[in-house]
Amino acid sequence: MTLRLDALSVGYRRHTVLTGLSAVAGRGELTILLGPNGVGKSTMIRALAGLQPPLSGGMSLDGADLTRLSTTERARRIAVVLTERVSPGLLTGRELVSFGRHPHTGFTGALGQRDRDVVAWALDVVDATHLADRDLSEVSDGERQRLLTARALAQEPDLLLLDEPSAFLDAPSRVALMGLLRRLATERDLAIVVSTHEVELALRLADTAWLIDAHGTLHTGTPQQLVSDGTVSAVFDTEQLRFDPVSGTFEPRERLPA
Ligand SMILES: Nc1ncnc2c1ncn2[C@@H]1O[C@H](COP(=O)(O)OP(=O)(O)OP(=O)(O)O)[C@@H](O)[C@H]1O
Repeated sequence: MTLRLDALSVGYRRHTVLTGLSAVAGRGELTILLGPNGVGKSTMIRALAGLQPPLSGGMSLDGADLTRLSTTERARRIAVVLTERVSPGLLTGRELVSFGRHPHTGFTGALGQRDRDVVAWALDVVDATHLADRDLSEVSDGERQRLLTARALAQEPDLLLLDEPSAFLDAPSRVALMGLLRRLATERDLAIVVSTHEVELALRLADTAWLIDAHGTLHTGTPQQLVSDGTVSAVFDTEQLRFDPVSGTFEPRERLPA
């Protein structure tokens, strides 16, 4: 039960961003997508979510070709959280999260008791119950990010994609969110792919890492494999900072033994 990429190319009409992407993200696993700025992480997440067509190659979920899923089927199976600001309109937090149930509700769109229970669960699990009755126009960036994550969880997808979900969160909330994603992957048997710049934290918690280097090559493996074979250092080390495989943190070069 997996998301599978086969020689996938993603990009834009006049700009191929990444080619030859082959990788697997398993259900029940947290997969992190890492790489320097501008390398193509968001483009890849958007293509996987069906928000832009792939340029070539294949991608499948549990064997089903993702490009051939109907809109409804895609909405039932795949949820995505992007960093883009949403226009809040006149919605409350609960109403926004309730939108996540729409792929599952019938023709009328009316929520049943189970839908309401799932919405309450999603709000609770991202620690946003106190935002349920707040107007979206009045919540902070970090609070809105929690609600968008809750909306995606309310969808009860098989595959959850998140693009830099911690961009607006404070340090404790970033740790909490990544821990929550780790836990949900196992508990809900979800495939979760999350792009992040929180390299140290993500490497500590992930089951699988997809690491794109500056040349656009995708390296995959367990975090431990990519740390010990030097890939993490090759991608992220700078003149000032070096990844220390023992502590799993970036350290100023002068503090480390040569
Ligand atoms: N709509 C677009 N049309 C054409 N090129 C685009 C478009 N959006 C992004 N790009 C380009 O695609 C490349 C990859 O951008 P993308 O946002 O996917 O990178 P990223 O790895 O998510 O970066 P960051 O870590 O800075 O968020 C960049 O060169 C960017 O300029």
